[in-house]
Amino acid sequence: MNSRQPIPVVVLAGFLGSGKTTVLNHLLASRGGTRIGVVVNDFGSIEIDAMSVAGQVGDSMVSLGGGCLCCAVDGSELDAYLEKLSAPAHRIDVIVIEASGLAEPQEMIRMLVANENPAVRYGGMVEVVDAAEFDATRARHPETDRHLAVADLVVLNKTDRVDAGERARIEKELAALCAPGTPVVGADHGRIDPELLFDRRPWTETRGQLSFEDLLAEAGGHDRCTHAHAAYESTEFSSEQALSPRRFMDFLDRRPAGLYRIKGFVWFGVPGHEERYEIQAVGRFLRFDPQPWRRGEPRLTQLVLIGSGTDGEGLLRELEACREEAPQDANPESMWGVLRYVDRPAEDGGDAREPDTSEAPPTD
Ligand SMILES: Nc1nc2c(ncn2[C@@H]2O[C@H](COP(=O)(O)OP(=O)(O)OP(=O)(O)O)[C@@H](O)[C@H]2O)c(=O)[nH]1
Repeated sequence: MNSRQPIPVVVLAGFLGSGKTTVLNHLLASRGGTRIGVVVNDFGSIEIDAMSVAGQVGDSMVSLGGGCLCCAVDGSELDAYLEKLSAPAHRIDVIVIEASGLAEPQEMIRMLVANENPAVRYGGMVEVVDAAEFDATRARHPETDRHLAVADLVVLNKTDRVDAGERARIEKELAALCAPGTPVVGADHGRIDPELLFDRRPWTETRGQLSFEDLLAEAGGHDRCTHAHAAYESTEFSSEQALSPRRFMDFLDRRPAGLYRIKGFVWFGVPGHEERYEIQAVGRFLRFDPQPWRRGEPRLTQLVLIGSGTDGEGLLRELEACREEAPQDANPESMWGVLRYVDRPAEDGGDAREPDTSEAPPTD
């Protein structure tokens, strides 16, 4: 018989680009001796989030690529993954499910509460909130308020992007939207105290408002695929050919307002800039992060673009037009437009600042 305590399963939720993967990576980096099992629920079939979660290899991570977990017909796929992760041989202490940015966390919580596997138990829901996009997210996605109401802990992320007054205003609004007593922790780049998740402090125990009955009642009438992500389209682009940095920056400069989220990796192949450029766009925010390719990794561009009212085929045509046949002949200066959105190393060893976008981009 397994004498181990059931492993808590924590749901990490939050709107597109709020910082869930960043929080998860921070937890993995500062987990000490704790063993974390990870379930990543990518929205697109290109598993960008799975690729972005650092240091997880082998059996401690599974990815539910290509779909929204809350739309699974039943929880059997999730149950199978939880069973795999909770196998005693993995000695996992806590499982974190990173919900896709468009998932309905209530449905996931319902599946976890209903899970009959004695090796796991529901361990609470953490809602990550983007401080800089707080009003825009609530306006676009009114469900956010409902998610906040069932959160056990709120991470107010990207506090570096708002001033003290704005932060205080958001905290006041959060206090009104969340259940009384819900802790709201501010974070810069997802740096929360892992103790909030890893020990078995009372907040991880399901509070009264999260009884199974409540959740069932709430899920009743949940019409699959009519919730948030049905109103959004996800477009995927993949290219073995390099992209011209100038044409790609031009594409980004002109991106429509409804194209809310872009993530993935870009291969420019320009001399001196042969790295893999991770791209992150959230609203008008844009960032590139050059990283070495992994050993044997094919040089590819892989992008997931999520928006509402966007013309997927038109976006694909525009991206195809960014392809570059001879990147090795390109002038390294053509990368300047991209490099303006790369973080500079911080002087004090802390975080880099926002890219300086005040100067005009170099022209062709
Ligand atoms: N300035 C700033 N940027 C942040 C912070 N946290 C995350 N980011 C950036 O925000 C972007 C999105 O972060 P992710 O962690 O990928 O967000 P996510 O919620 O996992 O995104 P989806 O999976 O698309 O829903 C990335 O460029 C991060 O580097 C923060 O505290 N401050």
